[in-house]
Amino acid sequence: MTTDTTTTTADGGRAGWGSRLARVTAERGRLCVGLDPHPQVLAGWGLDDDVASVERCMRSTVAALGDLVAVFKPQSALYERFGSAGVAVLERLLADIAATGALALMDAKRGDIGSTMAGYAAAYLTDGSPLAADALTVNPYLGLDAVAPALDAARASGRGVYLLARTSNPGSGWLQLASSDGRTVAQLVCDAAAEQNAAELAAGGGSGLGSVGVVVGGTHGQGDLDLSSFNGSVLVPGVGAQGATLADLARSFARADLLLPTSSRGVLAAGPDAAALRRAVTDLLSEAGVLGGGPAGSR
Ligand SMILES: O=C(O)c1cc(=O)[nH]c(=O)n1[C@@H]1O[C@H](COP(=O)(O)O)[C@@H](O)[C@H]1O
Repeated sequence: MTTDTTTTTADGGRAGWGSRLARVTAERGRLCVGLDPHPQVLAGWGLDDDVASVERCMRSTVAALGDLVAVFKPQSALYERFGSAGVAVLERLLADIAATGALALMDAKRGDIGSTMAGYAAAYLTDGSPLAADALTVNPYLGLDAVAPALDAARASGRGVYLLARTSNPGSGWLQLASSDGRTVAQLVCDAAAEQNAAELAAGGGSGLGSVGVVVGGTHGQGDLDLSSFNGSVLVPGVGAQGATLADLARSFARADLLLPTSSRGVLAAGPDAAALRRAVTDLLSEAGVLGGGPAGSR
């Protein structure tokens, strides 16, 4: 029997995030669906803004889409607003996602000094934690020493981290396009992620993508970012409700093969009808054919 190196390592451990992501996106297409239970989303489903409705809306979305979607991205804040009851929903949702074979990218945008970051890594990137996901969004603006515990925990357990580089909000350039040494802050983040990935891939003798991704908003596109030698996944929010289209991304990014586009409200607005949710996703997956890779074009 051969070992499937895309999901497990030779010693039976979990393969790295890059391999795991490559496998599921090759099977299902390169799309992430955000699980953001905003009050407006719940209202559109005819639901009240309470924790029982959050559970119903989000778990039925995963039930409807679990065999189609490569990655689900729950947005933590929208569960945390209901306190421990909301966090309990998030825990059950993570279990649902795992059961579908999709990957869970927790969008919590954590960032703190290293000793505290170790706590976040224990919460989100460690086997056995009730909130463990397959990857986590991380704010790198406290410095690389602060991010290190998350990177170490991710690499040790076949998980990923996504560093915020160029966020999709209109004002992100204030900090992220500031220059240092002739490179923008966003570029520094991408270059630091690339260095981490190069070291990881060299140590593992592997090719493909490393465990450290970056976030680049589709509302801005690639702009002046140089991703020509980037070796990680690029999460691209902003598709749908914030106005970006997959065709925009294909035009704007030279390395469309790295992109993991994500849409939350744009997909959820199709609910609660399961068939309509599936149509919204299959439409996006067909559009994702312009990015290449995966079975997207054939859907
Ligand atoms: O890290 C993210 O996911 C993220 C980064 C960013 O730059 N912009 C951004 O919109 N996001 C998240 O992506 C999701 C976008 O939601 P929609 O605009 O409804 O598709 C939200 O959960 C945001 O928090």
